[in-house]
Amino acid sequence: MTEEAPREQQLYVHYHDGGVPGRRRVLTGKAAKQTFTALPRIDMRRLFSDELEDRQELAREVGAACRDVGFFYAVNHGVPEEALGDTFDAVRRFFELEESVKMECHNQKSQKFRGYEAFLEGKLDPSTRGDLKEGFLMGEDATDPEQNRPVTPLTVEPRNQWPSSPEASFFRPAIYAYYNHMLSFSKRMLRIFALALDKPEHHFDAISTTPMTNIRAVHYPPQQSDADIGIGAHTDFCWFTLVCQSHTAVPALEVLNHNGIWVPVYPESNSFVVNIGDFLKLVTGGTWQSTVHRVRNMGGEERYSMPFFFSPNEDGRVSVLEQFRKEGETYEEIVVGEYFQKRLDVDRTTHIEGEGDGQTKRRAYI
Ligand SMILES: O=C(O)CCC(=O)C(=O)O
Ligand SMILES: [Fe+2]
Repeated sequence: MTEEAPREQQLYVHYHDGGVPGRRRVLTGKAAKQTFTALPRIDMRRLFSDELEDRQELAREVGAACRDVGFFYAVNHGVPEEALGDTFDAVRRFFELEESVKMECHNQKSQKFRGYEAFLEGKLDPSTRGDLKEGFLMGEDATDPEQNRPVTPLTVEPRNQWPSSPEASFFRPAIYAYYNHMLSFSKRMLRIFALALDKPEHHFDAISTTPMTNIRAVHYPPQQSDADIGIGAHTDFCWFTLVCQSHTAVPALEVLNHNGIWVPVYPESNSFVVNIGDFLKLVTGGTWQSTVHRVRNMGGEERYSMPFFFSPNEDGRVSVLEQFRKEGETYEEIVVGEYFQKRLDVDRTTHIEGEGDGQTKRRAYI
């Protein structure tokens, strides 16, 4: 009996879900449930087919993956391999710039948390010294002419922060080239999700006309210690995320299955990792998984990734779809932008509100 407490603690995996701490019991032996031990791999060629039947067949595979895993590999996605390679090159070059150049656009100067995040500033897992990563976040911004978005009272203020040094001038066009590819892929993908939910293909289009979108370019240096974490365990707050990851021999991205076991996501060149975010979980009443994931970069190589987060319109309202409602229950509508800002605020406050001295952090992480 006296041993119970410490043992119990070891038997749970802790994470951030919907911005609040959660935990999952580790189940082994007879207690273990039937759950995934690898990610499904889905051929996306049918996304571009003119035949509805092909798209429906794809939707059935996608729907099963969303229900059982919440993650899958998308192969043959149609985005040219060189375009992805060029973006990785630009991202690598950006992170190699002097700290002072990157700090010009430090995210603590931004209401929407856009721009550069230095090493150890993120801290999703409070038991660590902070995320062993540096990142750059951009997103929807009607004042960036590249986006061609309508300026409304809600969107009149600039949101993105770009580095201003001439040495970094290659970065913005490279990120926008990638952004455009990912945005058009995502709009098609959303229709497949609608089909997978037995809705007409265009069901979600009306609340995704001016979607909230983010790219987070991330650099994870190799970890020296198992006590560190690249990004702490969390779920994503979006419709869905597309992750392009650089090739490392040892997988770094890990996905939590129902038994509380971390399943490695092996890098596969020219594929996206697709994962369900909170809004698709919400509209399906939790039938689809917004699966917990984290990054540990233990293989001794530098790692880069470029998640693209695709969300509904900021003023869109989402609620549980009719077919997932239970009789007698009441269901609220949530305003997408409000939920999003709440999650962002949690991220902001879990970031070390330091003096913004990236130099010290960089020295400190080694
Ligand atoms: O780097 C990755 O593979 C995933 C990053 C991630 O989970 C995130 O930025 O939300
Ligand atoms: Fe994530």
